Amino acid sequence: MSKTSCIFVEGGHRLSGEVVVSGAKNAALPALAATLLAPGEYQLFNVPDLLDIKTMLKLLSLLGAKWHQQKGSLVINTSLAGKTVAPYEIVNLMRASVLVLGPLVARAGEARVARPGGCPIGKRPIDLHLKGLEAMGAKIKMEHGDIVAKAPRRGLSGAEITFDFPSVTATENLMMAAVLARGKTTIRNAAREPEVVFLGDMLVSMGARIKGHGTETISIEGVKELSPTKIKVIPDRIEAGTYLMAPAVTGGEVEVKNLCPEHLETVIATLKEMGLKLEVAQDSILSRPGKRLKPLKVRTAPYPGFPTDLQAQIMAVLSTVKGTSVIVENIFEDRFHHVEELKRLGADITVEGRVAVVNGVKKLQAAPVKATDLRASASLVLAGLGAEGVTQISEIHHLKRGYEDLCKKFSGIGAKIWEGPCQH
Ligand SMILES: CC(=O)N[C@H]1[C@@H](OP(=O)(O)OP(=O)(O)OC[C@H]2O[C@@H](n3ccc(=O)[nH]c3=O)[C@H](O)[C@@H]2O)O[C@H](CO)[C@@H](O)[C@@H]1O
Ligand SMILES: C=C(OP(=O)(O)O)C(=O)O
Repeated sequence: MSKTSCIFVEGGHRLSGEVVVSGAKNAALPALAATLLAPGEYQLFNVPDLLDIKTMLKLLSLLGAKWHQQKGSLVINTSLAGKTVAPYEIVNLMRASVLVLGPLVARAGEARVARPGGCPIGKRPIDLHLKGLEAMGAKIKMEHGDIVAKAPRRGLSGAEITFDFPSVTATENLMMAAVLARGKTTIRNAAREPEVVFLGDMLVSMGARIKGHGTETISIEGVKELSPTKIKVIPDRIEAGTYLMAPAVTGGEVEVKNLCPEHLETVIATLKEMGLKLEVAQDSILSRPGKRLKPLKVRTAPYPGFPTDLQAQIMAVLSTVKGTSVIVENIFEDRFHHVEELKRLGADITVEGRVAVVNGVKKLQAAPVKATDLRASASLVLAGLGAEGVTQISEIHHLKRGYEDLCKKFSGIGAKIWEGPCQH
């Protein structure tokens, strides 16, 4: 379907059944970038079928890699991936494309990468990525908006790096640069997200010497070369969280399968506090509302805090929970674009700076709304599931960046949701 497709959601249907969570976008993307670190054939399992993955594969192809699907897995061959220019047309589509910078400088000694795009949720500078590479000896300049990076003749060398904020992709980029650098790199105040741990595990399986991924201090002893690997992408904790919240809006009972409960501890605690009954098993969670839902105070924070990538969705849920909820967005300075759209559905929300105050209303009413970014799209779907009438959501290309088969998965548990030509 083209960009003029919309998603339509008819509210008021109870959900019941099972949803299987896909592989994590934010784990699969760095894994794809990491294939540039050593020539050869990689096999990645559980890669979600998403627009962002297609974009990253396009970028890898431009850099000389080849790929094909093989029995549900993705096989990537980087034997001929010798190019080092990542052009604006691709990089501008997605934040994670900046993740080719570290591997290219580490392996090829140079890279020209356009400034990355991604969800419009704040300024999203990349100073931490660049300062870290400079500390490893790279010379960096900006040319016509592109980052041009060059390693010294003898390659990058290990460095002491301390972040003033635990940036996820900066941690990933610098881990990938450091695995082939001479000597030891220490990254302090590193991000601890499960996707960072997954990338660390992948790099270790390629022969990298990394310790401490998943803690605030990551130590990396550079090695001369790495070799390709086979790896299974971890489940998408943000997709899982989105489906776990849905019964709070619709009633009913949904079993969310193929997830990793340890990655969702704060989310589980928050949803339980709101009054969802969650039965947690080894790799699935059964979610249903208790007698009464309660308003919440939610503060987003780096992992293991409440994820910013679920802030919009919990706001949609809280918009019909009786009482006053407060949501504080601590990661991105401009991640409340969904508020105006939720208000179009009748939500009562006021925003001041990084704080949103949500006064729960009895019911939302359907209206045409616009998805402003990826997670905003999911919040509008959740809101639409509880609204009276048929909600039309436009600009759904955002949603396709990060939710595999969303309409099919929600339809499978009883929602009335479909994609079709926009009507307004
Ligand atoms: C592809 C991917 O994995 N995207 C995720 C990643 O984005 P991303 O890695 O872009 O997010 P960061 O963790 O880098 O950003 C966190 C904060 O640090 C700031 N910052 C970041 C880098 C930098 O060099 N300088 C700087 O100031 C950002 O502006 C932001 O305010 O983590 C975010 C926070 O969990 C998630 O919302 C995104 O879904
Ligand atoms: C913000 C997100 O993605 P990106 O970092 O790719 O913009 C997201 O996954 O919610």
